Amino acid sequence: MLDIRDVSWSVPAARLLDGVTCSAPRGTLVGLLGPNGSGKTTLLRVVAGLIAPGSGTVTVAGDDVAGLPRATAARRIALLAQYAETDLDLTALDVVLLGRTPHRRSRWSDTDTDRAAAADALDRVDMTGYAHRRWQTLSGGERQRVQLARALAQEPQLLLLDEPTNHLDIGHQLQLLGLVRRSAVTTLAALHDLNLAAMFCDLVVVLHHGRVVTSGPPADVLTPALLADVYAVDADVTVHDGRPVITYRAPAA
Ligand SMILES: Nc1ncnc2c1ncn2[C@@H]1O[C@H](COP(=O)(O)OP(=O)(O)OP(=O)(O)O)[C@@H](O)[C@H]1O
Repeated sequence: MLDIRDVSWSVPAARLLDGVTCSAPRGTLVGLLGPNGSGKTTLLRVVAGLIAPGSGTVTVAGDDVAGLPRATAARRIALLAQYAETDLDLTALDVVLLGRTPHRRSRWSDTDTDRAAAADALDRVDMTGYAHRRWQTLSGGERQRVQLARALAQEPQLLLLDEPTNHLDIGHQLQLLGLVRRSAVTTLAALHDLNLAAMFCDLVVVLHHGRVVTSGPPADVLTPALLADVYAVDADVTVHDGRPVITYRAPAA
């Protein structure tokens, strides 16, 4: 469904993505892993069509993202950015309704379908009671859930999430990733918490210095050797319900 083929992207001083190839079959949740600065956000921005790859291709449902009209790309792909903010005086419901913009014929009026999709999305992230709260009064975790509702209300074919569990307590982290996994939407999610990735992802892709080091099912990828090589951490990995569970060891003083 999502196919990333040999994608590179550079700034004058550095190559930030270097021959990245990976894919997300329809309906899967794929975790994009890697240390700080490894290129996760840059890759999500390329896949979203916000920056054009220097070389290589990204296709979604067979169409090259770089060639899609902006309006079509906006309907098909939703990006939940790492720091999704707004200075506008909006309610939570207004923010979620922004997700409906690519579907609207008229720019100014919401249809019953738009309002139903927004209400459903708020319900799915457990934020129905906050619909009329001003954005600026929401906590970090509440904003994160409203932004996910905006992305869900967009009803995209492809959902891109940049560290979606940032700011969330453990209950809402589990709820959010469970919700994403149960949804039929193909999802590529940059994640730092490797145990959450192991629990919820169908596949993981590990980036390091802009390159794919390895990819596959979490149990195949998240080995002590990989954690030592890529994250420079010492860890034990056991298996619970067929999923790896990582226990980190404190670095020697
Ligand atoms: N426009 C740019 N010009 C120069 N360097 C950039 C630019 N954009 C990103 N970088 C650098 O590219 C590298 C990859 O950045 P990116 O944000 O993609 O990493 P990341 O894996 O998402 O990191 P994190 O886990 O810290 O969010 C970083 O070292 C970053 O400083």
